[in-house]
Amino acid sequence: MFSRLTQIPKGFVEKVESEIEHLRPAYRKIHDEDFKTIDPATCSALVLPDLCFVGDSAMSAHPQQYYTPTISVEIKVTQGHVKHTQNAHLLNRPKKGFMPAPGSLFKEDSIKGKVCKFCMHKKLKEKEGRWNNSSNYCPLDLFSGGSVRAANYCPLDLFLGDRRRMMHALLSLYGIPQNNFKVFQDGREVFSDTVQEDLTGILHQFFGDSVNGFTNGLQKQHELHTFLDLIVDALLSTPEGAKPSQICHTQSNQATPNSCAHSNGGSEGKGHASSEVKVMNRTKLCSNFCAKSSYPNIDNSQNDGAASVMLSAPESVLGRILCTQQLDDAVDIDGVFPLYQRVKDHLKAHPEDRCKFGVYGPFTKELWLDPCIQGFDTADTDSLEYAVYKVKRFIVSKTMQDCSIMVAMQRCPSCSQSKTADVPPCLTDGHGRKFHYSVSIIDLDPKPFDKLTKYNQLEKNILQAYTEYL
Ligand SMILES: O=P(O)(O)O[C@@H]1[C@@H](OP(=O)(O)O)[C@H](OP(=O)(O)O)[C@H](O)[C@H](OP(=O)(O)O)[C@H]1OP(=O)(O)O
Ligand SMILES: Nc1ncnc2c1ncn2[C@@H]1O[C@H](COP(=O)(O)OP(=O)(O)OP(=O)(O)O)[C@@H](O)[C@H]1O
Repeated sequence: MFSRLTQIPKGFVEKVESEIEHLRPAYRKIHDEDFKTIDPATCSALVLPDLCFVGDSAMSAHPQQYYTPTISVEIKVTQGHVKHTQNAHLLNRPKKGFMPAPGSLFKEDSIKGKVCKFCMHKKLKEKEGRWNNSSNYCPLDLFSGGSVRAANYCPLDLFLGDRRRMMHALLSLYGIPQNNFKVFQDGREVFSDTVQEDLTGILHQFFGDSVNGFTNGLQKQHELHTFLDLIVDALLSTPEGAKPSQICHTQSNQATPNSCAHSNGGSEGKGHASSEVKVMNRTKLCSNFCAKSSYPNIDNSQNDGAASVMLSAPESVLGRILCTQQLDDAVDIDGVFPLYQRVKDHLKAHPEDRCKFGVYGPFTKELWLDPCIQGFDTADTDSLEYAVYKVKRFIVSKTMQDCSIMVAMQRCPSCSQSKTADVPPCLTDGHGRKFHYSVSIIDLDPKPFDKLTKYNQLEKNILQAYTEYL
């Protein structure tokens, strides 16, 4: 799918702003500060494919395919891991530059090592009255992976195997979608926090036929589970021809072999003197256990992240998102914030270095992608370059913690079995029915460099709200 840059006429931005005014959520209108409005001086825009559909009608050789009934789902997955407590000790403490009040860091570390950011943040949002109902969703359930599916779907054995936890996450989102879950029918929003049409009825229409003799309520429940099961498949699928992830995770001051879990095009193993070493097993940086997950019977005895998508489907869209989220190298905002302040102070004194470091953009391969792929090849972790490197990786990680996944699917016409270049791939449900599908990641805009100040304050507020709740 392609996007293209186009010029926009004068007055276009104002027209768009007024036309979408009534669609904007109320809370956005209150907190519309900082980076939210479109600059009226904007003179160009990106034309994107509508990802609520499978394929791009403008580019497709089979445009009729674009118009067959399509259901799409948007999931804002958020942060899919918990940092291991021992990493927090190793990485955060030496960089803080001060000793915390006795006992307090231990408490913070211990909370952060057990409860995921999303579940902690819930408490702050409850305190601030952002949502009426508290969500049961825990992103770690969704990122828990698992690739075994039942050959013949049955509601009774639906919850067999590793996929159960992912299904639990999706069912939780269906129960209380908040801003994490939206469903579209032919591009129209039909189910979300604010729009609550009868999703099971819509799915019934979408599936069209009864394949199991169920009727009424049971049939609808069955279709909902079939649908969510297909979403799990899509999230765990690996894009055809996908190259292995090139991201390299690093960790400070640990005697780990200087090699990368994934090939990164030959840069590994150069043997540079470095206290920043690439991590052999990237899953060790984090855990996929959250003490606040509502999923029953999570086995914490094997708490090493081994059940996560990183192992079961590392090249899937979910695996790649998790991998990119871990670019923060297990350093939380409290580890990165002093580095940000150093860079900020330096740029204040030397504004001429803004271009060189590129923390405010441009978002070029050299300035942004390369630092994510490469390790830091110097022993000097006190250097400004190291601080810039760490801050950039953290910022990219934050973008991936806020992105959404769009999954679109439509029934394959029985004739379309051919595998040609512009025919989208297929998923097969437990009854052998085939569905064309696409999986895309949206909302990947870079987080502003100065947003680290907000992250630092937010982290404190989250911890305070969570500690008050305990
Ligand atoms: O700060 P958070 O964790 O509340 O995340 C913000 C999101 O809030 P959420 O927690 O999903 O309700 C927030 O989502 P909403 O506006 O609340 O729907 C935005 O996505 C925000 O990113 P940006 O400022 O638009 O680039 C998000 O900001 P980032 O933290 O991702 O920069
Ligand atoms: N290519 C696309 N196709 C279909 N829908 C899209 C596409 N891009 C964005 N959307 C829809 O528009 C919404 C807003 O887009 P996006 O998240 O990129 O904007 P944003 O201003 O960064 O919003 P937020 O602050 O929620 O992150 C998305 O949540 C999604 O529903």
